[in-house]
Amino acid sequence: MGEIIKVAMPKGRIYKKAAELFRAAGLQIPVDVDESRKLVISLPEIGMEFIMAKPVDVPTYVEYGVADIGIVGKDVLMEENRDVYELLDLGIARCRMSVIALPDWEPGIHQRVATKYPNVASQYFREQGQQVEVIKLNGSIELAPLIGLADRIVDMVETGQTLRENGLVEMESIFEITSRLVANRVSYRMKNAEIQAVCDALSRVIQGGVQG
Ligand SMILES: Nc1ncnc2c1ncn2[C@@H]1O[C@H](COP(=O)(O)OP(=O)(O)OP(=O)(O)O)[C@@H](O)[C@H]1O
Ligand SMILES: O=P(O)(O)OC[C@H]1O[C@H](OP(=O)(O)OP(=O)(O)O)[C@H](O)[C@@H]1O
Repeated sequence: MGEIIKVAMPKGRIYKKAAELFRAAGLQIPVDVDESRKLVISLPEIGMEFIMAKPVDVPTYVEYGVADIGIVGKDVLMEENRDVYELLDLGIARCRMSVIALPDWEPGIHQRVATKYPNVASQYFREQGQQVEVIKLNGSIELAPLIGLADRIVDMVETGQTLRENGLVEMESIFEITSRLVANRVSYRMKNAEIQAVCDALSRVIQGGVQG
């Protein structure tokens, strides 16, 4: 048996889809892991240890090497800008990063944009040559234009339901988001056979079309 791989697994909406993908790839995660509140889960039967992380922290654990690999949304990778190796597009948790506003939005003199992704938003508006004040929020971003905190927001859109129910419109899409498999650069060399085996197994499932 090879070395144990430490995996930073995002809690929340990505976990279920990632676990489904792992199982389809023959990595049998026991079902009780899905409901567990345990944060470090040893899975010797598949040669792994899961570190149950807040999604935004996954690239940090992987960059510092306390996790060898991790699963994380492209949105978080773009925002956090950590030094990790992006190995595979898993095709799960698909959505897009967009600029959103009220339907009657018009560019004003002092424009404010609320978002959970201040780096992504700042870079986008800089590239567009638009001067805006970016305000960081941590959730329920759609509230900002409704209650007058900001003119526009930068946030994720999946089905569009949140926008519809709040009378907002998507003005432009900035980039597509899916979850990615990432690796620590040193781990990728030191545990190459083990990491590559996981990557290949997941890759075969993805090519076979088991996505969500
Ligand atoms: N509506 C959505 N549809 C599809 N994928 C999404 C959607 N919202 C978020 N995601 C993806 O799932 C990832 C994690 O989102 P999730 O809502 O589970 O975490 P979070 O809001 O960052 O964490 P927490 O709820 O712990 O604060 C995001 O980084 C993104 O890649
Ligand atoms: O297009 P939809 O299918 O409606 O999905 C988009 C919504 O999903 C995410 O929010 P999340 O559920 O993570 O809640 P949050 O407000 O706490 O970020 C995102 O921030 C949008 O609000």
